[in-house]
Amino acid sequence: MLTCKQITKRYGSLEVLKGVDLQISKGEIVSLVGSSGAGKSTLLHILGTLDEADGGQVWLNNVQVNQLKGDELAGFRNRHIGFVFQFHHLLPEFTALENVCIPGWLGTKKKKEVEVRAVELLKMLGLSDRMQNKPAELSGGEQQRVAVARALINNPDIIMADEPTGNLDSTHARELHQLFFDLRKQFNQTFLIVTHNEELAVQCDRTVHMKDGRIVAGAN
Ligand SMILES: Nc1ncnc2c1ncn2[C@@H]1O[C@H](COP(=O)(O)OP(=O)(O)OP(=O)(O)O)[C@@H](O)[C@H]1O
Repeated sequence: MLTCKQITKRYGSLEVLKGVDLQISKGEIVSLVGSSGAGKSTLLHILGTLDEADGGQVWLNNVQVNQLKGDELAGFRNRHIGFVFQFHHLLPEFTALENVCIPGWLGTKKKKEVEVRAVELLKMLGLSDRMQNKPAELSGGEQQRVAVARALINNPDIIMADEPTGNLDSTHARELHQLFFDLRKQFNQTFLIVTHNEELAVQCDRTVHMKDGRIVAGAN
């Protein structure tokens, strides 16, 4: 479903990715691990089309995403890829419900249709009572669940998460991990998760290990 071939990336004289090949199948939950500076976030950003590689190819289903540009790329990303970051990046002036709706409103779907799905998702994630609250009024775990609902609003092919539980205590981290597995069970949702959390990494279907800009285990 997601395939990348020979991805390279450098920052000045620093070669951050040295020819990365990776394949992920529909419904898989894959963790990406490795020491600090190994290139995990850089790879995730390139696979998520948030950053451009210097060389190589990224395919999502049958689309070569590294060839898309401008509005076409932004639209593709919004429809097909969901993101969850360590610091959720929710918009502080909007309610939880509005934050979840925004990526849906940017697409072509009707406003009401997006709201109905957002309410459904927030209910499913146990946030029925928190929909009208703004992010600052929510706990860290609740904020992260809103970010997951937002990532799901357009029914993406894959959710890419960068240290999603890095800012949570162990109880909330476990809850969020469980949520990922529940979403896979219910929707066959695919995940690629950069994490330093070993407990999460071992629960995943596969762990991809990076070292010095290369994948050293678990590429397919
Ligand atoms: N925009 C940038 N400009 C220059 N160097 C960068 C940039 N982004 C990342 N790097 C460097 O590239 C290397 C890989 O960074 P990356 O964030 O991908 O590592 P990581 O494996 O995700 O590490 P961590 O676990 O600490 O988040 C690091 O040495 C980092 O300093």
